[in-house]
Amino acid sequence: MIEINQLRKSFGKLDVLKGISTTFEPGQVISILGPNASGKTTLIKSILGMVIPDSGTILFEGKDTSIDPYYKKKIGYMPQIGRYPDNMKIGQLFEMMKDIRQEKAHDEELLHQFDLPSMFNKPMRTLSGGTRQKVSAALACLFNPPVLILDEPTAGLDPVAAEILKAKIHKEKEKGKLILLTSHIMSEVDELADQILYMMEGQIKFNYTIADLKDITGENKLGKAIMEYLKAETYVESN
Ligand SMILES: Nc1ncnc2c1ncn2[C@@H]1O[C@H](COP(=O)(O)OP(=O)(O)OP(=O)(O)O)[C@@H](O)[C@H]1O
Repeated sequence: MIEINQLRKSFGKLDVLKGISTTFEPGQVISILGPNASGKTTLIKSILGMVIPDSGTILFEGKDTSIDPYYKKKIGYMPQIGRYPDNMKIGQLFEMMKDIRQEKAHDEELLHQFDLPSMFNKPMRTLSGGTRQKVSAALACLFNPPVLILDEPTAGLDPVAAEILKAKIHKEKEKGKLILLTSHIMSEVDELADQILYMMEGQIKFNYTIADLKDITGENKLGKAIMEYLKAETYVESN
């Protein structure tokens, strides 16, 4: 569904993506993990067309994304921190999105589960961080896109809202959507994802299913399994 070939990106002298190649298929939930500054957001933003790579290609359903930008309609993106016009009310924001897309909303489930219509008159600048996250999540799902990209989706959400969003992610996966997510909460990754793409210094360090990773390392906890795998790799590299 998404095919990335030899993607490279530098900011000045800093090589942030050093030749990333991978594919993502429908029905997969892939968690992009790695240390701070390893290039995760730059990879996600490249897929979204928000960062222009120096070289390499990204194909969406076989088409080069640099030539055909319409693929963006098929991706719902929930950023880590949603930035919206300060004085716009929640209701106006949803209306604006429908106007821009010239489309009706196809999926208002989260909108209602998060009780957002009761807050439609609130300006964005007055919202708490968690409510902003709820707006971002509801917007990402609004047009029922086949791909969801979720950057730290539950960060800042209260426990009930976090469970609602996790249930939604499960449901969308079952429908056959491709879901890419980042999270620093390993239990959450374990619960939601079936595959880990682990980045380090702009390269893919490993790309395994969680089941395989646990199998290889003999560790049942995902955080420990990742640590054990990286330790073993370092040992092999230094010997
Ligand atoms: N627009 C930019 N201009 C200059 N440098 C940038 C830009 N965007 C990212 N970088 C640098 O690229 C490197 C990778 O950043 P990126 O945000 O992709 O990392 P990340 O893996 O998402 O990190 P984190 O886990 O901290 O969110 C960092 O050193 C960052 O400072």
